[in-house]
Amino acid sequence: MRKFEVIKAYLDQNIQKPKRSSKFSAGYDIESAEDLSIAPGEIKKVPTGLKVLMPNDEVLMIYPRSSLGIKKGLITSNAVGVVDSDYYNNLDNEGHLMIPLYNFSKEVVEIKKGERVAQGIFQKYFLTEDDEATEKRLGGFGSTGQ
Ligand SMILES: O=c1ccn([C@H]2C[C@H](O)[C@@H](COP(=O)(O)OP(=O)(O)OP(=O)(O)O)O2)c(=O)[nH]1
Repeated sequence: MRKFEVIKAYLDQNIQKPKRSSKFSAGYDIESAEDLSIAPGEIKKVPTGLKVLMPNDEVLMIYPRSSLGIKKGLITSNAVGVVDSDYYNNLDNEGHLMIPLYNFSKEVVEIKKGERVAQGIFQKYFLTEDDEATEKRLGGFGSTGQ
């Protein structure tokens, strides 16, 4: 099972599920769920209104779209986002996917609801032979406001 779902608070907000732009595109383009502006030098977490369900041996990597840095003067402030399968439905924020963007330009940059800001790529990951992790995730990145 692998799918994007709209989180409860955004169910009536006409959120579009991420789509790939062509048959062999690797990335699912992810849209902003809100209009917002980012001041020069500011970092803002862009809400997506989405959560992602995937098998436990997979991870969703979130990369910037190429146009973000070239046309808009924005980069993902964490470089690449790592979305763990146990982030889904966490008790803090339901697994809300957030895209942290940094405005490295000298002007205020506007993001419109529905604008594609990043792309998510599903991957498998591997464990070391002596791995003993058993903790349960409670929340994580994006769980505290903007
Ligand atoms: O761009 C991102 C990166 C992460 N996350 C969510 C999903 C991920 O599962 C969670 C925790 O991310 P990460 O493990 O990178 O953060 P951390 O700072 O290491 O916190 P933790 O101790 O919760 O692992 O935050 C996002 O929504 N967007």
